[in-house]
Amino acid sequence: MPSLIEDYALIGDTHSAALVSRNGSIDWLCLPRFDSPACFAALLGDDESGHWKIAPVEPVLGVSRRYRGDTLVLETDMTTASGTVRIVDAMFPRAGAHVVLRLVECLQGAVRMRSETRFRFDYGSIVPWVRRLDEHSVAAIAGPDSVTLWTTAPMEGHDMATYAEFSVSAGQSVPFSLTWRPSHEPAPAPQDIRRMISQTEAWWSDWMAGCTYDGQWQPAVRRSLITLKALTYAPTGGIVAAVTTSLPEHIGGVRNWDYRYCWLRDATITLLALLDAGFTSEATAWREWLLRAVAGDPSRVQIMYGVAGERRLPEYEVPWLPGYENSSPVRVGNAAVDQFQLDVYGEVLDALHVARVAVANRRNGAARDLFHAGIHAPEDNGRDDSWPLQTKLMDFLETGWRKSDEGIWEVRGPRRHFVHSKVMAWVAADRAVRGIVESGLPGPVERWSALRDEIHREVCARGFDSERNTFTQYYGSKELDAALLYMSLVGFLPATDPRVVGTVAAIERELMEDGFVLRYPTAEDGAVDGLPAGEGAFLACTFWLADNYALSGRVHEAQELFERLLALRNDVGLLAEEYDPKLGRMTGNFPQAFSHVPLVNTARTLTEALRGRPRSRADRAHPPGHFFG
Ligand SMILES: OC[C@H]1O[C@H](O[C@H]2O[C@H](CO)[C@@H](O)[C@H](O)[C@H]2O)[C@H](O)[C@@H](O)[C@@H]1O
Repeated sequence: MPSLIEDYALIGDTHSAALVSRNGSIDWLCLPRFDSPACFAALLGDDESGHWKIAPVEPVLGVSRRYRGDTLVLETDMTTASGTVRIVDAMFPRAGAHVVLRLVECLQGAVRMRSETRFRFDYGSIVPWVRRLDEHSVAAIAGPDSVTLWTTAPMEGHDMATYAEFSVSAGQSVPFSLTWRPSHEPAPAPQDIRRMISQTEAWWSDWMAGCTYDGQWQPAVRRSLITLKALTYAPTGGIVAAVTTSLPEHIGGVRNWDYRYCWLRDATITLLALLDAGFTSEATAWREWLLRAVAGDPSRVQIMYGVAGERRLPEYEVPWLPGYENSSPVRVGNAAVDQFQLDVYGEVLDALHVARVAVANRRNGAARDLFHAGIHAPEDNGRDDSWPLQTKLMDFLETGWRKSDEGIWEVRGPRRHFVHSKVMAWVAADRAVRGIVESGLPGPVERWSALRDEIHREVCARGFDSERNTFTQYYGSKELDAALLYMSLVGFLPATDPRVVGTVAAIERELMEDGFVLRYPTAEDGAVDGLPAGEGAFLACTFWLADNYALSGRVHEAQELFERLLALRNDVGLLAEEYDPKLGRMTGNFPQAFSHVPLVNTARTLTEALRGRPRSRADRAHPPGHFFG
């Protein structure tokens, strides 16, 4: 049985990641990339689907765990009647390494330990051939994959698993490593695990030293930033939405999707959060990734790509895995890749606008204080290489904005004229106009200004229900959608505008469950999203509600809601996509960028609100002189 979602911690090497349970079991690991087939998939099945557990042989009386400082090096302390052991878990963040590092240290007394490894390649479907290489290592091989398990403890194989039993007394430690390689390459030489763990720790600490965030809630924000960094794919600059597939949005249900890909929407907001906290090289890398990935016909821009920019991500079901707590199907790939989602144009143009403003502000040193202390801009080569792309996207949008789409929630029902999508089309036009007016870039400013105004007028006329005093999910609908909370954050209307205030009130009335926000009402007939009813509260939407409170002067309520959200984080600061208030459990993929980004943003907005100067995401992206204009 897998653990509760919130009982997992993340380790990663910015190529892939693993989930480690509180009981010392790695139940999810894909090598060598985030989206490679899992070699441990117990998360979506049981131990037979592949796992690697290191734990005391005798009953464990207590567990506590933490990351070492600002790193992704995990320490899990387990206490038994005879002593306390610490298991240190990490992945080595060096290109081409693909190594999981585990060190068992005895803190007190003496403890008998067991390591149990069930190698199962291809999402639990292949039991590989396991052979001993020497006294300290075994290799599991099947098809293209091979992993080598190395330890100083004696190993033996039986019942289709590899075991190592050993005792540790206070002061002693036993190292383990698991290294992936293509099966045609020679096995790796043994390495110094303790040194590699120290190097991993130093690598994360060095990275975090670049953080310029100086607001309140430092520990939560810093942990979220580390988590976001862990979701980046170092070789290309791509950013995955989460490290898992098919953790259910509704326990026992079918809302199970593969998130190990790079959504333009999710990646863009992740980039903004990292950039805002001073991490410019990730911003540069993502910008380059974006330019490569979307190169070609702007009307064929996809809403998501593989981490290296792959365009085909065919979705298929994995029938041999029962799914997390029998939530089936388990899916690999994501059919949303073929959807049309208008909002991504707004997200992309906004992100490129923010990056451009950051460059301009860096050039003008005096602007630093106005923008925010300590921001560093992406590489400043004096040009905006991405402007041609932006103008091409605008060329498409001039007519493309009139199309119905699948929207931010990637509905699998019919296309609609979603209000959030149109708002984001407005964002695209607005940022393009500002590129011309504020940054002096070439373009048809009058035409795009007219387009911007036309979209605004249409949304206010066709997307607003004056009887109920609220914007609606799509043109002509009576339904609500929490994505409408985005309007004030991107500058479409101020949070104090009566229509936004009315929308917030309607969402509070109709979309809140036990103090958290649902993204939209789901229905048994799947009229809008094409899926059976029922899912958890959507954490990002709940953060957006807190932002709206902060921006409209309801600072106390904003803080209260934010604290309620922070309390949902697990013991190591991680959030899934959703939370089921009835079950009191996290649901959906984990850990999720789309939850950690809003955490970082709301902390910033709230810090500024408490200092008497709340700013929306749109307010922050003004060049000097335009700040509060
Ligand atoms: O609810 C149906 C859709 O759910 C997934 O999409 C969600 O996750 C994306 C990645 O975080 C996010 O960008 C999107 O806004 C969310 O709705 C799933 O990936 C889709 O295939 C599915 O249709």
